[in-house]
Amino acid sequence: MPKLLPVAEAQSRLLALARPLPVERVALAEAAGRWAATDITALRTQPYADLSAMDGYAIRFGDLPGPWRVIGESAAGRAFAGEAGPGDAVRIFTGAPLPTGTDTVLVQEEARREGDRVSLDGEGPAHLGRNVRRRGLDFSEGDPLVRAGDRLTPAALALLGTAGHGTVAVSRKVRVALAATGDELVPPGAPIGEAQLPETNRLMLAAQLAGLPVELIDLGILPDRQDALEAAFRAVDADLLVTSGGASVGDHDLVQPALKAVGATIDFWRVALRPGKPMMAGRLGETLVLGLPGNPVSAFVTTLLFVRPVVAALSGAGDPMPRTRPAVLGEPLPASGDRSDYLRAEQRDGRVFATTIQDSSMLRTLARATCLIVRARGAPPAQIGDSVEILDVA
Ligand SMILES: Nc1nc2c(c(=O)[nH]1)N[C@H]1C(S)=C(S)[C@@H](COP(=O)(O)OP(=O)(O)OC[C@H]3O[C@@H](n4cnc5c(N)ncnc54)[C@H](O)[C@@H]3O)O[C@H]1N2
Ligand code: MOO
Repeated sequence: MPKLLPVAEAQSRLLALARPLPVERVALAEAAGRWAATDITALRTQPYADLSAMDGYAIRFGDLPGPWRVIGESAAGRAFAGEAGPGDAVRIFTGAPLPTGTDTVLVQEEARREGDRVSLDGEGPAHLGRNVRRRGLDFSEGDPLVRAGDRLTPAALALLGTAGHGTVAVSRKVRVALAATGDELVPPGAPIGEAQLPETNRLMLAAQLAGLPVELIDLGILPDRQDALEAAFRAVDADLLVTSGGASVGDHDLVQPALKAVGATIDFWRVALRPGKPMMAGRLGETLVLGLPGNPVSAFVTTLLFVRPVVAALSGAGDPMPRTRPAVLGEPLPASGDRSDYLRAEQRDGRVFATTIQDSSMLRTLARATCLIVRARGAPPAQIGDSVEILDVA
């Protein structure tokens, strides 16, 4: 059997196949979870002027301890038009511009108002400029805010909107065709014979892709017949084709033969990974193809390690790979073998515990897992308290 490809090498070979898709301009509200296609700078300065951070009275710091004469009001969207002189105060609200001649805000909890007179009732502002947000505190026009390849998080979208943008350039959504293969499979909830199995990889994968910029194309459940697979593959119109099942070496594992028959090139097959070894990557014309193993846990893990990163790369992500983070082991682990292990695990009381049985068909333990413990090929046994790398499954 050919040597198994190390996971990191398989991932970088796959990402090398994935060029970002053409760019489109969309409204900010359509851009959540996508990646910026260009560097973006601020079109305006924020705040546009010195603004009050509190409700109270705009004063001159030098006039402390007061009292003051209230000469008007400044509210957000309705600035005070006049100018404040010595001894003058302007009633002011959060977000309102500081009137000319004032430099500090006395919060209303420390002020006593009687008619047009206001006096200090507390300690008062500790320094000049207290409770004032200076013009440009957040950013100034022309400041770089987002770089090409950055994720458009909820906060990044709010930042761009505040910076004067209504739209953003992003790669168009990735059209992902999903196919399950297997004569034994029936849709979940459908009447089922004893030798049949509910088909759940497509719905699990679709849920794992939620939050990514994808348009799913459902190719349904394909039978273990090469002619049927070929017909389905020939008709695919997608950026990415993801199949599950039929990836191994059995007589009914026909995905690769069918792909080859319709002209696909196979870039790699079989990765030093448990679960997920029979994972395959290739290209069918303009369509990237990922053949995932049918075992549900193998399909889940290869989706985390390959499908999601490739969707991110096609979407223009600067950093498409999932990040591991350290955790403290709550029980010993044996040495790992010739494949990297991705062990279903739970975090409890600040420690991480691997599930006892790691069979790649078992969904109950997968559903309980909060993370996967990543164990490199050939890793020595690990002890309680050792630091291990984990990958969040959500
Ligand atoms: N002689 C060998 N046999 C196997 C090897 C090997 O190297 N030599 N590798 C094993 C490994 S590792 C894996 S993983 C599996 C995966 O193989 P396939 O991709 O061909 O998977 P299938 O045989 O199609 O299915 C495996 C299992 O999963 C069930 N299944 C399939 N699709 C779905 C679905 N969409 N939803 C729910 N369940 C699904 C299927 O009924 C099987 O029980 O091969 C090993 N064998
Ligand atoms: O690699 Mo398979 O996915 O071990 O069961």
